[in-house]
Amino acid sequence: MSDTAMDPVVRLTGVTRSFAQGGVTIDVLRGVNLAVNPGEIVALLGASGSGKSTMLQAIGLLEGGFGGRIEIAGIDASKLGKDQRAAVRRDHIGFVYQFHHLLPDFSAIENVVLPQLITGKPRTDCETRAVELLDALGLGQRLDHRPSQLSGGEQQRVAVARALANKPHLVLADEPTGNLDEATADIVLAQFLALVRDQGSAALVATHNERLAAQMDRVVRLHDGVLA
Ligand SMILES: Nc1ncnc2c1ncn2[C@@H]1O[C@H](COP(=O)(O)OP(=O)(O)OP(=O)(O)O)[C@@H](O)[C@H]1O
Repeated sequence: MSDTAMDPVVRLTGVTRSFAQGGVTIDVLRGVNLAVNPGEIVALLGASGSGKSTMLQAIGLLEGGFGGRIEIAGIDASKLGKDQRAAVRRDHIGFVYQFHHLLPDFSAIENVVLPQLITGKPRTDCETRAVELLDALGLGQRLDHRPSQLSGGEQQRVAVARALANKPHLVLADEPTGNLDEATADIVLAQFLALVRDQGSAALVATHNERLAAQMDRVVRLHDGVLA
């Protein structure tokens, strides 16, 4: 599967994506090249509509329709079927979105335990890991709260814990603090980056915010369908 232990976590080669809408075709990605190394945290900047979310969807193997080559941890995703793509996602990738997408009927701790259970880990280990993460994010007193009983910043912290729960090689974050006020966004981003660095994951973080981007290891910019 993987050639060497030092394969990039993500390698995109000439990735394209077009959308046909109302008789008009928009070429959103026109040949994107990118390599993200293990443990590297990369900010993805670009104007609204430039294709940042589309690029994260490509890397997250969530949808088809992409041209070019997408490799995750040395695995060529274009050769994989739906179930195998899901397995790569489960084994390698964690996601954080602008809106938390937590399961509303489950508590904070349950939301962080569930993605771990899917990997077959014993429940007590999953719970220990969830408590450790939620504690580190300052939510040790909120373990049994459901999302509706948490503030926006707290909900987003639970989403961060959920994304990191399985210690993924790669975290994909799409405007992870985009719906938070500036002060809360700064705190949540700092906690997110510290945890990602601590566990040695790589991350690709889409943002509009140059100031937040400057805190990451490298900045890439999406413009006219290619990265600069
Ligand atoms: N399913 C779709 N069908 C048609 N067009 C789409 C679809 N998804 C995205 N697009 C178009 O692709 C372009 C890029 O969208 P995308 O959401 O990737 O941009 P973005 O950089 O993430 O924007 P923002 O920063 O505003 O979230 C937009 O012009 C959008 O209208």
